[in-house]
Amino acid sequence: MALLTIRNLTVAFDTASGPFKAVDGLDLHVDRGEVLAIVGESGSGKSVGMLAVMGLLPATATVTADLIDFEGRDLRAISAKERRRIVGKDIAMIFQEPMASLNPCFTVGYQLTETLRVHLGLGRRERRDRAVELLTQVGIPDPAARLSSYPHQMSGGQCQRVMIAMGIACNPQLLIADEPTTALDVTIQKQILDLLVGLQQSHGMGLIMITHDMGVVAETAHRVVVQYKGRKMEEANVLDLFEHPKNPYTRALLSALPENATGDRLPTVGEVLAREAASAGAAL
Ligand SMILES: Nc1ncnc2c1ncn2[C@@H]1O[C@H](COP(=O)(O)OP(=O)(O)OP(=O)(O)O)[C@@H](O)[C@H]1O
Repeated sequence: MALLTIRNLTVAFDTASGPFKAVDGLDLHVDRGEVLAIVGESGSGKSVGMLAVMGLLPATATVTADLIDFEGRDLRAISAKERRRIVGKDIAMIFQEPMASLNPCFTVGYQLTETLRVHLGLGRRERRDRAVELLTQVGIPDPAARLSSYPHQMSGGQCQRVMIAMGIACNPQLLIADEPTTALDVTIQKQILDLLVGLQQSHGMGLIMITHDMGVVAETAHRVVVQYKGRKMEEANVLDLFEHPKNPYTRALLSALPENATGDRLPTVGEVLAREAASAGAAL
């Protein structure tokens, strides 16, 4: 059985100009030990879909679904209190901007040990030991000393490592990483991706990697869902997707990769889609 199964998920926001559907009838599943990439350009509803699963959307969002099943429990049917027990513990999420996701007013150690206190009820000594162990696992040098650092005293890459440590603190079954490397320097991006995939393998977690970057998909994913304007355009294992993309939008995303550039400028996804539509029209 899949770890997470979503059927017909729709998220609509109340806006001044009327309801806006950010996610429209999304189906997906992820298994234990699997890396699923959700790829699509900015605004395609990747984050909103996963925030709906986590129950973290504002009150202006209306979420409907036929099923949101996590390990045999339908998240739609459980109380807010039960959901809070699952979210942050069994399902954890890490975000794009580590500096903005960490609280600047508290030390790294406090933020890590709070997660352990709230979700696992560990005592003071155990929390500290576990926090040092977690910082070691994510490759922070001198972890015991780092517990008393504030986020602004660390680099962006180190803050993202701390966020990852917080994400895996309670040994989640499923980790959702929302553009985890977008805000980082290119040289650090690869290290963070390797760290995430290494932890996913050693913990046997399911990992959902949200990204707009086909390079990240190629580096990390087993299976891929391509999303556009809130809808799933295509779903395939990663090799099939790169070798035989079926949907024009997927082909457009792949054409925008640097290695597929034909001129001195990369085509935009919109330009590739327009070219495809024109040549389809010419063939009729
Ligand atoms: N609270 C909100 N109220 C109204 N619209 C929202 C809200 N949150 C997100 N949206 C809209 O929903 C759409 C999907 O946003 P989402 O953040 O899921 O996109 P995304 O594919 O993850 O892209 P990005 O990587 O840029 O975040 C966007 O058009 C966004 O403006």
